[in-house]
Amino acid sequence: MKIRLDQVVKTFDTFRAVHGVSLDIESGQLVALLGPSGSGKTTILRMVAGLEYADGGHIYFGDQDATDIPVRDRGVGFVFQHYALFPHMTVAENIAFGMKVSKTKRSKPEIATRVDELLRLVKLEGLDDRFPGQISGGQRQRVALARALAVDPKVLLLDEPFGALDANVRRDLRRWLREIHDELGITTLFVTHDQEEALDLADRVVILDQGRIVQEGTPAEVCRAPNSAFVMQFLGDANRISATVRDGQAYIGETVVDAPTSLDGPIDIYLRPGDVDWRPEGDGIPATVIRVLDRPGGRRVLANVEGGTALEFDVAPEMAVRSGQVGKLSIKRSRLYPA
Ligand SMILES: Nc1ncnc2c1ncn2[C@@H]1O[C@H](COP(=O)(O)OP(=O)(O)OP(=O)(O)O)[C@@H](O)[C@H]1O
Repeated sequence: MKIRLDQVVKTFDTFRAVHGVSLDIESGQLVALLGPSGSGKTTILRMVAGLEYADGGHIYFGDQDATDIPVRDRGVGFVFQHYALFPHMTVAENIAFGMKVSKTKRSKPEIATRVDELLRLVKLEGLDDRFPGQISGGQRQRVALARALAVDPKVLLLDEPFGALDANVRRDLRRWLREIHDELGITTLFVTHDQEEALDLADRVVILDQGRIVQEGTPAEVCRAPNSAFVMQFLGDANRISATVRDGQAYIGETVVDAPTSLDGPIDIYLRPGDVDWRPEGDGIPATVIRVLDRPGGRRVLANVEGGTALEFDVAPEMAVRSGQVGKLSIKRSRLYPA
């Protein structure tokens, strides 16, 4: 089921939370709404669900204007971070709940068969008699997904479903959700403020700021070509160096580097940790090492460049670097934005 938002607006009292958002979600795609707290992600999701009215614009499910379709007739399944399971129902009863109250009547054996299928799908066979208090947080969210899938939704809406779980469990559930999505192909809208989660999971990422879409594209597109300093910074791991461009050359303190840009005057140079080369001596931007951080994937160095800007960059794990050392940085890749 394709979903289309056309100039959707939402105002709470006098505060406009969503400013004319237009978005196409193709049938079968998994799209992540990504943005900082308060950027309007949940409000957009709630309008798609029918839990909140749009004050302006239209939301289409396929060719049908969904504006006046009530929640229970929209064919959407939800999983929310705090959309708790019913504590006094077993796992199996929780999953069966939606089928029992649905307009589509199913016999008891039909419901039992479907519950078994879903338990297999979410890899929780054998836990059907447990109560939510007797399973882990990650397992509870898998039950919540099974419950959402039980009524064969045309659209799946997930609001920070793994938000309360620890990093390793989140990573596992992310992979698992992607596998389930690939198997079922349900159009899915996923809200998160976690960049890595959005980039790992989604076919397309929609980045929001203050109720507006600021960029959308595949994970590769938004990572390789962030269209603003905001997106560059929000996607994470961005270092910023202030510079001044004159005649195609950037002046960083006393150092001059080539700056192939049409910009002139004060600019910010943005770099990711893999975008610079470090050498103990030679040409380049002088930098003083403040700390060396050893991580499972390699070494990260925190250094100060001229003018006092702190910068983080990666070096090979075997590279000899120590605090206080002065070396030179050369820029391999960067993005330049007006300051
Ligand atoms: N019912 C409401 N009444 C008044 N203001 C609201 C209401 N719901 C949301 N808002 C405001 O609308 C803005 C967008 O909120 P929303 O929950 O959509 O953001 P979000 O991007 O999902 O944030 P978070 O990541 O913190 O959940 C916020 O400034 C919020 O305070």
